[in-house]
Amino acid sequence: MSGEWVIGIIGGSGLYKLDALEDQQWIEVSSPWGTPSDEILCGRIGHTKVRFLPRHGRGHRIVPGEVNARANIDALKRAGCTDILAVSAVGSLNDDLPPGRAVMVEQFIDQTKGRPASFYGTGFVAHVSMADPTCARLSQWCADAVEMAGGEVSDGATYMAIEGPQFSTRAESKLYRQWGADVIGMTAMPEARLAREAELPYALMTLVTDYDCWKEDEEPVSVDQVIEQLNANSEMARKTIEHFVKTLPEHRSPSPIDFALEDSVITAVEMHDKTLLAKLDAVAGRLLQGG
Ligand SMILES: CSC[C@H]1O[C@H](OP(=O)(O)O)[C@H](O)[C@@H]1O
Ligand SMILES: Nc1ncnc2[nH]cnc12
Repeated sequence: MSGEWVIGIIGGSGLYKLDALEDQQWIEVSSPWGTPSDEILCGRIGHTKVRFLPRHGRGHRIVPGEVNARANIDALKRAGCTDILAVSAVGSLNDDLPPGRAVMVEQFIDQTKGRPASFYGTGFVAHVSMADPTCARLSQWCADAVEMAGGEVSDGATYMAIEGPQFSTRAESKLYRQWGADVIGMTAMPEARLAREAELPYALMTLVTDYDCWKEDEEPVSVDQVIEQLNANSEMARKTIEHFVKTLPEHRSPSPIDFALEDSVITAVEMHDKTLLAKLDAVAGRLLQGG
């Protein structure tokens, strides 16, 4: 069984629109999980439908801890997305990952605090596997696209998610290196968890903008430094997205992540909470409609 791709792109710092989208239109998508970061820019690249959402909203209004990741993922699912490619600015915790490098994330360490991190709860308890939180095939195709765009790419990285909005202390930065993290940011969690709960394959392309503050011979990270590096990389990031979409296989073959909820729900059917079920109509739609 194969189908059509509908690619959701979540734009991070510095990526608030996507000029490459043809027939583009900002469309409001409402969600029972609250207000998404912005309207969704709907259009296509070649024959493929693309749905773009700026994570912090146009004009970068929203602080990392207040990004409504549940509403964002739910809205992208309602907009028909089959897969998500997220883009993020990150600090490097690894000498081998200099500013300017694109880094594909494979694993996460999550130190965010108090952000709603699940669609499920009392009355519909689900435990999805997060052992392999990113989609290997999307990550590989995106890495190939970075090279087509003339960029340098590394893969297999571990992303350290911090609460922010402050950058880390030097002691924290050094500790995260000892934990084996390669890059650091404030936004990809719980976004990646929620994408998995919504049965949406998720890949994360990060762009290194700084060395955080662990490196003795570098100035500690600042917003100016992040913006300057993002400006230097923005053309490569935009071209990467275009190549990524244009070089997807013509037909989408199913991914195991499309069925992430299978065998994950533990609540007895007669105990299901009707109010919660109504809010899950998009993210758990396949399961609830017996698909
Ligand atoms: C502007 S520096 C800190 C800011 O940049 C990253 O955002 P995103 O992941 O959306 O590109 C980082 O996580 C912080 O939110
Ligand atoms: N050093 C850093 N820490 C957290 N988020 C970031 N985004 C870009 N650089 C960062």
